Amino acid sequence: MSSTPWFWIVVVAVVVLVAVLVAGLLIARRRRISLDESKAADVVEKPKGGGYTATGGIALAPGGEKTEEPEHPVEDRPETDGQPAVGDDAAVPRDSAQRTVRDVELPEPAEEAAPEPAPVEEIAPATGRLERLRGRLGKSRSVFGQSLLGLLGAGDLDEDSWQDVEDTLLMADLGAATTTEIVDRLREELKRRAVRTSEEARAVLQEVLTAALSTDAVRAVRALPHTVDGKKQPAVVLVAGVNGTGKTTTTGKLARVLVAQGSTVVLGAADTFRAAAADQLQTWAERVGAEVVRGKEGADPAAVAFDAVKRGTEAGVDAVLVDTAGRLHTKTGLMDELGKVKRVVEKQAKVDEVLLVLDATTGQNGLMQARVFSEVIDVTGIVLTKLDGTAKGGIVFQVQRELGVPVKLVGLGEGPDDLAPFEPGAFVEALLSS
Ligand SMILES: Nc1nc2c(ncn2[C@@H]2O[C@H](COP(=O)(O)OP(=O)(O)OP(=O)(O)O)[C@@H](O)[C@H]2O)c(=O)[nH]1
Repeated sequence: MSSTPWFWIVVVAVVVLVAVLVAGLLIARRRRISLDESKAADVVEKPKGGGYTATGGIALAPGGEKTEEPEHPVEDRPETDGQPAVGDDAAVPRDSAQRTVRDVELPEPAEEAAPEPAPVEEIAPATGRLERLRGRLGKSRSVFGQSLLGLLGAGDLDEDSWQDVEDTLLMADLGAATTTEIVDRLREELKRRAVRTSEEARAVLQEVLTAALSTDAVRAVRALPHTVDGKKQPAVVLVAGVNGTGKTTTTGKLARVLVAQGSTVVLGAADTFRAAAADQLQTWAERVGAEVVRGKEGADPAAVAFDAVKRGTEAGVDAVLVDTAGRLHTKTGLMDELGKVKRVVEKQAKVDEVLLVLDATTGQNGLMQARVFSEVIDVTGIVLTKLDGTAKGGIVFQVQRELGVPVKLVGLGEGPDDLAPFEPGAFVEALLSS
């Protein structure tokens, strides 16, 4: 029986050994990493929130401080070709520090080269211009030349025919008073001379119309210098009129005429109401080599006019032409402004000529404007523009008669030399030419 205890000791030892082996196997099995993803996915519960698991808190940085440039930016490493390299972020994280704006010195713009002075143009001679431009009166010519001559050349006229003559003259804008006067004279002369042929009728018509345009007033534009107290004083010419009638154009054209005749000219851009008017005048001046005095946009026109006359006097030029602002005559204040321009200019020099520019195409309206202008300022001469674009050339007769002021110049086109001196005989001749 002495072997029995050893038997039990061996049995217990075997049992303990087996138990330890089994326990070790179980623990080892639990710790093994599964490489089977599908099985693992089955086991891991899907996180809430679309699968995003935050790994840390929000990165914060102190505000208001300049962020330092990265020490080794990508662009410094040619081998990366600007592509993200190992250790770089593929994209800049949204919450990374932003670059601040840096002031960068820009190169000074290259100094603009001064514009080349425009070459001075050749100017067509002023003499004989009306004859040369007679074709421009085409529209008015058909009224006088064809309609009137057609009626008068037909021999003895009955009352209906005389009524037609009257209507034709009225439609050409001669106005009631001038029309009546002309028809009466025509009747008288045709009867007295016992006119039978169309040639004779033409001669009478020419005579009567020319007489209606004649005046004792001087038609010459006072634009030549004179002497005051032994000193040369330039002629001062103010050019006035409603916007768009052709004031600036006329001032430029007149400057050309004067320069062509050997005069020196300063132009005053006193139309400060419309900025482009000063530029326009400057262009005209450059074309003839004249000087322009201009103010800032919205400057006092009287001050600009004053400066222009001052400059002209100092420079000893022959004429100063001042292009004034052409606001609507209905605006009393603006018309007062024109009166002021004249008064201010006259503090240093007499105004020799006030030319009122009227647009022939506006007919009766132009006449109304003329009346208001002549109340504000002493108009000494009329410039009738755009006679090339109207059949109402008869406005010349009416304007002169109504205002008692001679038409001195006529505009017959937009060209630089399309300004002609007004001569009644040549004008009527042009109207009646076929
Ligand atoms: N057909 C024709 N057009 C003319 C004549 N005179 C001027 N014009 C045109 O009329 C327009 C107005 O002329 P401007 O000289 O600018 O008129 P303005 O009176 O100075 O006008 P503001 O500067 O606005 O006061 C321009 O297009 C000129 O070319 C003319 O005799 N015949």
